[in-house]
Amino acid sequence: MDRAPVSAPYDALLLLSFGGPEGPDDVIPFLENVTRGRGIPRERLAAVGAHYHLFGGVSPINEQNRTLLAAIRADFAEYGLDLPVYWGNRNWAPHVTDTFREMAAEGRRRVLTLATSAYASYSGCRQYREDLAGALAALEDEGVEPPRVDKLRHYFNHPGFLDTVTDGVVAAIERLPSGVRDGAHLAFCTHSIPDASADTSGPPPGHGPGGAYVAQHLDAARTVAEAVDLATGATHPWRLVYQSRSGAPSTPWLEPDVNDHIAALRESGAPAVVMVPIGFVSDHMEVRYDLDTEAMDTAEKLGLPAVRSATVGADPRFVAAIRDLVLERAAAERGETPRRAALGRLGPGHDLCPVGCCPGRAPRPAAAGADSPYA
Ligand SMILES: CC1=C(CCC(=O)O)c2cc3nc(cc4[nH]c(cc5[nH]c(cc1n2)c(C)c5CCC(=O)O)c(CCC(=O)O)c4C)C(CCC(=O)O)=C3C
Ligand SMILES: [Fe+2]
Repeated sequence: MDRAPVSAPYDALLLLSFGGPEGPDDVIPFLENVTRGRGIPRERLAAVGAHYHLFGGVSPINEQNRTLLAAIRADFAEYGLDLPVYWGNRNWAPHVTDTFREMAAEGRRRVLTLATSAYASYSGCRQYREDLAGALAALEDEGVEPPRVDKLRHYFNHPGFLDTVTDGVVAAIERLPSGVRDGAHLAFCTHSIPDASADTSGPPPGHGPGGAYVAQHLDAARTVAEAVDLATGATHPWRLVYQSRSGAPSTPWLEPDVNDHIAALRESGAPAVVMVPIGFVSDHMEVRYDLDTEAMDTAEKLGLPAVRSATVGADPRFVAAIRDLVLERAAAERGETPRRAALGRLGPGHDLCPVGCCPGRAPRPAAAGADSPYA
């Protein structure tokens, strides 16, 4: 019999996510948590609140994370991986600090973190590391010895992520009317962020226009587009586009916006568009509203046939990728030299964010990186 896989030195996996409201009364307090001290205009908050109310005040993200948790636990059990899996959020219950209290009470000393963002950026990487530091500080204040915490490398280029996205795109193309499939454009969609955050995303040597955030998305998009062309035997032009911009209009954010891109495609005579939410791991609000509702409406009004491809969600290949990443990191921490799976041109990313990785506007303590004040 095969030996059981080893997750030592880790004794817990933490799924760390954004959080979302679970009912109408949660919407405003949730938005206040998200935007505390970030200068988001009130009109934008009211508009985003209305998106949640269209869905009964419930974000789909928590249910999706519960589904992912169940799938990870089932996968670990099937493969004999004895590693408990916890869940904590930045902006809504279960709050990550409460989860750390629970982990400490249950004797967990070495925690590995899986954040529900696959890419480098302040919002998707360092801010999660700041959330971890906040939880560790809270435990220390309470006289509880905090566990040691690490974070998995960015997984945007793991084959279990990209192959799953590719299959979703091929399936989406097949949902288009047969006459417009071959020349259908692929619009790879991700969250817009301020130009200034993009330029400083990732480790300092790569800082410059777009930074690691744009470079990683372009690498992922190119890899998927090439695989889709191979699978369909057709050539699908593609472009990386952005959505869900907030902030003041005077601050530059990454462009083009997906709606403007759809209009430009219609103008240029493109036969159809497939929106590929490559920047997101599940069908949360930014996908269900900003793409499925708003961008779909734009395409319909302009008469451009459009479909949206699936996010990885709890697809078994994505869950297997998570197991692979956990075992890879555990082996690396034990001093071994694991195989590090990666597609595309950039190769596997760093295990430990270096000093100056994805800086925020104001320096705050961040755990699980070279500049962590914690062990
Ligand atoms: C890069 C990135 C990701 C992907 C990485 C990751 O997954 O972390 C992401 C995910 C998400 N963003 C989400 C929701 C929101 N994001 C906001 C605001 C912002 N996001 C930003 C960036 C990102 N956001 C930024 C630069 C802002 C401006 C304010 C700030 O600097 O923080 C606001 C405030 C209102 C508004 O301005 O839109 C809301 C409500 C949800 C939950 C959806 C649900 O409920 O299902 C998820 C998964
Ligand atoms: Fe980072």
